[in-house]
Parts: sequence; C-alpha cells; structure tokens
Amino acid sequence: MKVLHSVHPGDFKSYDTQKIRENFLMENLVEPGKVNLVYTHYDRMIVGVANPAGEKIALPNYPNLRANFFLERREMGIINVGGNGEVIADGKTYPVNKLDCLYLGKGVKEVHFASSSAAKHAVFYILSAPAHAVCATTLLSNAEAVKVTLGSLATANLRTINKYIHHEGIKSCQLVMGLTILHEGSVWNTMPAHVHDRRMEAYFYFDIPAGQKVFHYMGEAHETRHIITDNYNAVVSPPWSIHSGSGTASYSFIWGMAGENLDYTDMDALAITDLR
Ligand SMILES: O=C[C@H](O)[C@@H](O)CC(=O)C(=O)O
Ligand SMILES: [Zn+2]
Repeated sequence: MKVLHSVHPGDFKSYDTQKIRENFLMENLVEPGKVNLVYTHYDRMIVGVANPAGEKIALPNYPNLRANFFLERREMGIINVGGNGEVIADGKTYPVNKLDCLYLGKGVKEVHFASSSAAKHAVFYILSAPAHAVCATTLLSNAEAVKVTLGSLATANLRTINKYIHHEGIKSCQLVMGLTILHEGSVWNTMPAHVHDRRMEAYFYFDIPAGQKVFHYMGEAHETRHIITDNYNAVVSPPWSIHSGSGTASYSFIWGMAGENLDYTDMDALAITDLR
C-alpha cells in the first residue's frame, strides 16, 4: 500500500504544483477489478477505491498493517458512487447502491466487493481509521442519511450535505463520513471555509462532468494554494488546512474525517474576507 507522509505548514509554503500534487492528491484510484488504497499518516487514515469488474474482489490484507486481517484493529466506511453493487462482510451480503453507505466495525474478517451489473460497475470509495472498540456493522441508504441544505444560488454555493457516519448517525470510533451534492449552477463547496485542527479530512470528488475540473483550495487561511483535479480523485487535508473547492460545473464529493471527536459541527469558521 502506498504511503503518504504528513507535511508541516511551514514547509508547505515553498511547495510548487508538482510537489503539492505528490503530497496531497490521490489519483488513479479507480481501476477495474482492483482495490487501490493509500495509507496516509494523517490520523493513519487509509483512503481508496474498490472497483469490482466481473468477479467479486477481496479486501486484501497489507503488510503495512502488521495485522492478521485488514479490520483486526480498524473500522471502515464505504460509499458507492458508481453502478449498483454489493459488499459481502463475513458471509452477509449488503446491497450498497449509488450514494448508500456501509460501515464495517472492527473485527470483520472477510470483505468482498461486487458489481450488480456488467454494464455499470460499482465504485466503492473507502475510508479506514484505527478503531479501539467494536461498533455495529451498519448499512444506511442515501434516503436515510440526515440532509442539510446550505448556501445559495446567488453565491453559487447551494448544496446538500448528506451525513452518514457521525455523532447522531452511524456509530463509529473515530470515522466521520458523508457527501455533499452541489445543486445545478452552484460550484463552491465549503465556502465560507473552515479548519479543524482536531481532525484530518479527505475529499473525494465524483460526478464531475466530462471536460470539467474542480479547483481544490488548501493551505493555511492566509497562505492558500490550489490543486486542479479530475473526477474520482481524492485530496487529503492536513489539520492546519482549509479544504474547499470550486468547479467549472456542478459536482459532488465525499468528505471524511478522523481524529479527536465525532461532532460534524466542530469547525473553526473563517471569514471569506480573511482568506489570502
Ligand atoms: O468538516 C466538514 C467538511 O469539510 C464538509 O462536510 C464541508 C462540506 O461538505 C461543505 O460545506 O460543502
Ligand atoms: Zn472540514
């Protein structure tokens, strides 16, 4: 499993485009028939994608973990952003269709991913954090997720937040996970921006229309940089960084965090006028 090391905000100031992309952008995660995961040193969060094509595929065990099986000391959140699919966990089959979320608790030994149709393969986005206790394996459909609509069309940031794994949703040890859908004509996510030193965060952009891009903003509020990304890429956000984006068209993204607490609303808001 590829490893991504953490970066100090003082060093980040001197990074050029290539170095920023190497250290924070995760590309080529979606590969037919493969599970592609990256081990980050931000709260030891593992980020990646399972893209079953044809045969069902198994979640491997990786030497990085020095574990008997992947979830021996970890928990996992899975959200499907592709065609309908299934996750088989210790012999039980869970239908995980587009925008549905499955939480797997610590101790689940065998995990397989399958696509329901050969015409449109499932794209299972995966986050996994270390876990100290067993929380119940839980499936939550998009219809069941708590929804909050923020922003306005006038400021091009009208969007619906869907919360799955958080303090008042699926119980976890430290994973917090959900997704945000930009309404048509809106392109700004997480603006006004915020930071949360208590938690790292990762964004995974999807449903970016062909030929369009998302500009992802990061860095300390007074020292921002950007990464221009295509569909199906993830970006890791250090605890000291803003994480916000604007697209050349509307799009969606999965957000996920690990760290000190499970309160979605624990954010330190920044004034737009203070950003540099
Ligand atoms: O800590 C929370 C995360 O950054 C996101 O949930 C923010 C977001 O989806 C948005 O405002 O569009
Ligand atoms: Zn955040």
